[in-house]
Amino acid sequence: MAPPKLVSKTTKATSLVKAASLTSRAYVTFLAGNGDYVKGVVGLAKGLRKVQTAYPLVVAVLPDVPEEHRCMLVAQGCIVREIEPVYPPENQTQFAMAYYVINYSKLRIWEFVEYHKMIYLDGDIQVFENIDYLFDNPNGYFYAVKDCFCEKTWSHTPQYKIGYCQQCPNKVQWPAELGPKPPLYFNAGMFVYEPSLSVYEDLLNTLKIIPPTPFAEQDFLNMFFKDVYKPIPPIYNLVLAMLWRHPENIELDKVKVVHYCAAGSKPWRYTGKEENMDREDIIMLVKKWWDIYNDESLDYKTNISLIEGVALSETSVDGDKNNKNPSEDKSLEFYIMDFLNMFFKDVYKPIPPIYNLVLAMLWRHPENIELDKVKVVHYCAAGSKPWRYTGKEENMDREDIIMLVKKWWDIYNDESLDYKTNISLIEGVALSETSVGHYTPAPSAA
Ligand SMILES: O=c1ccn([C@@H]2O[C@H](COP(=O)(O)OP(=O)(O)O)[C@@H](O)[C@H]2O)c(=O)[nH]1
Ligand SMILES: OC[C@H]1O[C@H](O[C@@H]2[C@@H](O)[C@H](O)[C@@H](O)[C@H](O)[C@@H]2O)[C@H](O)[C@@H](O)[C@H]1O
Repeated sequence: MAPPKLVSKTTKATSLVKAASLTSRAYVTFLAGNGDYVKGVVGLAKGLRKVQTAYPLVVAVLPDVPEEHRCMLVAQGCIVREIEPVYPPENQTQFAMAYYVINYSKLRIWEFVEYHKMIYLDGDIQVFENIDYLFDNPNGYFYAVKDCFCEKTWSHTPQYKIGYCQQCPNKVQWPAELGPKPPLYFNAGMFVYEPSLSVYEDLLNTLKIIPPTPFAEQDFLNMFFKDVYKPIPPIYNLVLAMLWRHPENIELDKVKVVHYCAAGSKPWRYTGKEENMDREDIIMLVKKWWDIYNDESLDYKTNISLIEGVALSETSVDGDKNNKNPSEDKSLEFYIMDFLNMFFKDVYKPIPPIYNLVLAMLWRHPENIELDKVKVVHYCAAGSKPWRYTGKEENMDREDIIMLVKKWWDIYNDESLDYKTNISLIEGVALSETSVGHYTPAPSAA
């Protein structure tokens, strides 16, 4: 998983970032409150590391998530992004099950437009096999697993009352007198989606005109994306109730993603006392979760020190026989570069120096450089950092160096390139694009 970073509070992204990252991908989860769900997210981060995902885990945290929990997540290699809560229309929240109202805040993840594609996973989900290939699903659709209507949590719905479930649509036929059969309905604990500012504005504008319903944002997302929803197999989000409600639909040894959403199944709170929690398969799945959570070799810092360790051992083997401490000889940066070169040596593909002009090339190998064709300049030569430039160090008085430093300052001082200038530009465009009228309410499952 990618290294951690604490992103500033702003959740808006600039068009430059979006344009620059059209292929960037990440997993994302949602964390609210100062309770024990943070354990779920730590477990998820370690599970994704265990399956060697190529992508980072972004955690969208509400303001009430304490600093201590945020630090735990950064220490596990997560990218922590603070979001503002999303509430449905004033004094209408009583229509949603109170416990779920906070989940409307999940809608903020459509604003993460620095990523082109994301896979959302609830904090009570664990990934036991790599599912990175789901990012390659064709764009323009909303991929998620069908939910089940058979648990008591659905007792308010006509489906539950007549015993109808989309998991076994032929068992109880949908009666004509209830109108059209409800459209396929997904569980919102896992989905593959594409962040978009215009969809984000549409979601929030539509939420203002739609009264909340029992399953809160899950119902809302089902209504909003009903025309582009593409069901994917339950191996990607095993809603645990499927094990006793529709065992014929599940081959447990093929399941890649488990969703601990059944009452009493949260591993970090598990007692085994609730209904169905004494089942052998549940006991096994809870143990599988704990095996990952307790595996210190999956901790992020362990992985980093492994990298440092390998870099160090490579260096001492390569010639520094007296094993000097790296801080005495070279910065950690060089050791990590050495490590990366060692790690990727069989798959390294050189690209031309126009994509990373190491400044020393200008005086060491001028025959290899056509400066007017260079696209990317790396100010790594001693004394060349533009924001510290004095021109006194060796080679720093060269005409080409003076020109490149000036080019850097021209961009840095150009206020038209400032973020706030860009975002007001985007908001102007996004709001003009937003068409609130396209939403048509569908018969909700709930
Ligand atoms: O107090 C809470 C409740 C929910 N969540 C987040 O919201 C998701 C959905 O809530 P929950 O898991 O309770 O719904 P379920 O999947 O169990 O129906 C959780 O997985 C967490 O990611 C949270 O962080 N804190
Ligand atoms: O806010 C509504 C929630 O609706 C869903 O949870 C439900 C659903 O799974 C039902 O099928 C179960 O019966 C129920 O226990 C469970 O809570 C999502 O998993 C969760 O992320 C969130 O969207």
